[in-house]
Amino acid sequence: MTLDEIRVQIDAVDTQMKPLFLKRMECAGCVAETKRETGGDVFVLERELAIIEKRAGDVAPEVRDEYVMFLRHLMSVSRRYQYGILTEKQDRVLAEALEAAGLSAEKEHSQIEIAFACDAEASDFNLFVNMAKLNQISIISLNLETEEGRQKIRMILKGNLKDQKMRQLLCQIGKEAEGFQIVGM
Ligand SMILES: C=C(O[C@@H]1C=C(C(=O)O)C=C[C@H]1O)C(=O)O
Repeated sequence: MTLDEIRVQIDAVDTQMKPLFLKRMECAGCVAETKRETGGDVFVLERELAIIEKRAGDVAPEVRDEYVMFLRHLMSVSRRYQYGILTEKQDRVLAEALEAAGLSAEKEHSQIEIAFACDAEASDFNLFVNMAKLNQISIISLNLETEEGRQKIRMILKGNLKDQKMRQLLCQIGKEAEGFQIVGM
């Protein structure tokens, strides 16, 4: 097969996947509305691990890692979408972090310094870096120290707390990492 012919196949696959992806996001939106009613967490690790185990088990070893990564990213994007819908969760996470830091969202700022911790083995830190990129937020500086199996991270992000993408990113980190703090602005 020529490169062009293979690309025709890839285009056909993308055409088939698009409505399925949109349907999955629509379902995630319904899940978010249900969680709004019940107050449930957006991130349900056991459910995600069960999905990965169920789906990836029979995938050929040559592409299994790629498929697991695909699922993990798909689910983190689905969570991001849910945080975007649940604006009251964003407000709560950010208001609490600002209050703990003695800061006000009204303060003039163009960057935000945050701190949080992740389990080193699960390395969810990688997902947050990826999420910053997907939210079009630049990481200006980054410090990571690993101590007793935990990654302690400090980073300065370019942007403003009133920006929707920044709020979604910080809400996701705030809800999914440990000890999220806004250190300064
Ligand atoms: C969709 C849900 O929310 C999150 C996203 C998931 C997904 O995209 O499959 C699975 C579990 C949750 O972490 C859910 O709780 O079912």
